[in-house]
Amino acid sequence: MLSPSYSGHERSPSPPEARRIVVAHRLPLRAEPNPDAPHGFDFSLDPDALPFQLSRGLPQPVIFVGVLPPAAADSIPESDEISTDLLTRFSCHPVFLDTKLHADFYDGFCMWPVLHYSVHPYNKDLYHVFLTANMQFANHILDVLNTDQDLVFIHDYHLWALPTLLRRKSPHARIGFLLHSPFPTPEIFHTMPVRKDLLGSLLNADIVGFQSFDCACYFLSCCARVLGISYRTKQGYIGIDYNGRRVLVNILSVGIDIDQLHAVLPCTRYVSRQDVVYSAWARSLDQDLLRASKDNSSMVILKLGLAMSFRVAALGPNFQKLSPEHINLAYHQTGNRLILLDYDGTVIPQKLINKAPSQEVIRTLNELCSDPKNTVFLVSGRGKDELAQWFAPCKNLGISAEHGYFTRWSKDSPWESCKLVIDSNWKKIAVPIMELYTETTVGSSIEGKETSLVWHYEKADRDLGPCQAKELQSDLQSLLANEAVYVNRGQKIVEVNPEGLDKGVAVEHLVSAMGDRGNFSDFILCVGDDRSDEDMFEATTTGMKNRALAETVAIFPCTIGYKPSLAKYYLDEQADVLKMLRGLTQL
Ligand SMILES: O=P(O)(O)OC[C@H]1O[C@H](O[C@H]2O[C@H](CO)[C@@H](O)[C@H](O)[C@H]2O)[C@H](O)[C@@H](O)[C@@H]1O
Repeated sequence: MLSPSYSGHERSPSPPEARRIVVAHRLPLRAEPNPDAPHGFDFSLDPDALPFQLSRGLPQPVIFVGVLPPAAADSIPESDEISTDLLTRFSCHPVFLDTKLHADFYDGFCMWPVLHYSVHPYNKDLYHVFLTANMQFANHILDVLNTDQDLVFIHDYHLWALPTLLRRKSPHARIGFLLHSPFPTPEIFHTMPVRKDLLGSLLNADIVGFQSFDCACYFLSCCARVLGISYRTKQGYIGIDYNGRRVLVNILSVGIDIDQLHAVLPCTRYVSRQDVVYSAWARSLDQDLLRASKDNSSMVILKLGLAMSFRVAALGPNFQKLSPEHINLAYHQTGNRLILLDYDGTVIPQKLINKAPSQEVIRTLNELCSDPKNTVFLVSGRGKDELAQWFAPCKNLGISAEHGYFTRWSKDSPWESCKLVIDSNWKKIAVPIMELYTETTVGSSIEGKETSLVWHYEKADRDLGPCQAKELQSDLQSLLANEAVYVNRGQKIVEVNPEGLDKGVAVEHLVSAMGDRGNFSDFILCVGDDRSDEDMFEATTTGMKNRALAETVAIFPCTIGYKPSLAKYYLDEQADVLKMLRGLTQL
């Protein structure tokens, strides 16, 4: 059970102007020795420095954080005077590192080799030096970080640990991390003993940018293999749902500054124009970070883990236990109700050996369906035939099977299939790899549904099953990267589903079909327990494109357990679901 330790409501009434804080190893400054100058150097802005170039499209004010140019860094001691001077004149906030610490940090625990496929033995002491230096950067950023409104852009692998170190102190900070080096294959990344902490740090950012699609894919594979987390693509964005926060993964190739190239080359006839220039790059990154951090920063934050394993879980600001009084009142005040129920883990316990519904479940659902004011649907990932057989005694129950691909409004109505054109060619890639894992994992099996493929490991060895599942998930994600499918981890399953088919789309379809019949719901209860149900919660709260609902509608998206979720409500355990449903039908 998680316990809240930070509230997301503590916001100033009129937030000050958001600033952009650009953090890189070195400040974009030039330093010319001059014994007569106040600190022994004449400083000027270095327009060629990458952090400066990459901030050119950002809205002002921009503040740079980093160490001084080499000669100045070695001879100017830390003082308020120099910090204030550089901040005032150049918007640069210097980080002062002890010379030895600086050298050990920069050349010691250097991620450059591993990022370029050269594996070096891990040195624990140098890792601590790396963390100490990153911590000093974090402290300097916190000196200038005004509010949760400020956007922090962290450049490159020297500062890899910064997202975790910053988030520990400032849980709502808006953080973008940009890797300008390649990200290696999972096999190479796996050689780093601190791989979990390093991945976790990137996931503590709101947006992680890579130079190429390949690098992003390797990162996503590592997330699956090391942490067991999947990604989804939606509206052109790749998102990872991590402990209730959404982390965007971007491909942000830095282009060539064509104007600068024209200026230095006599003839640029043969140079084709790169896709992005720096200013456009920065503008697009800024927009993406604003978008990515918008939802995350309004969440109630729960702090989890210590030191570099620190991470935050996020709960919606209004996440609350669903009280019987609250839902009963809304239920009895409304006359056109839509009740959407997931099956496994919601209507029946996850751990049952026999997954068929009990008599009590059938009775409760029949009781709900007997009220003409109710439209009751099971929304499940299971196949239609199994559900139809189990729920044969429920004449008026609607069933949405295979994540909404098949819909049946009652026992006597025909199955309708959704209009999505499904290309199943990806199965030719996915089946052999699933078969390989089935051969090497005793007790595992493959389930082929009309639209999707599922690898089950419920009956496999308790420890081996989850490890194999992570590996399989990662392999499937890599191999199917160019197919219109997504890979999900569910309860003891790894499932591949076609893009555009999820329980959120299923719910939208039901609501709009009811609207077409002039049936506008004024009450929606939607209960589920796992990842696939989050799409339903999202659709009922924010995502409904076709809001064919009554003008005033009481919406109750409800998950099971106190955990990060897009649902607004939770019930403590599965057994509470039937109790709550029975309570609704009792006057
Ligand atoms: O959407 P749901 O109603 O939660 O259904 C999700 C999956 O249910 C089934 O898998 C579950 O039951 C299996 C035994 O029947 C068990 O081995 C597995 O661990 C459970 O997750 C179904 O087989 C899947 O296709 C559904 O996606």
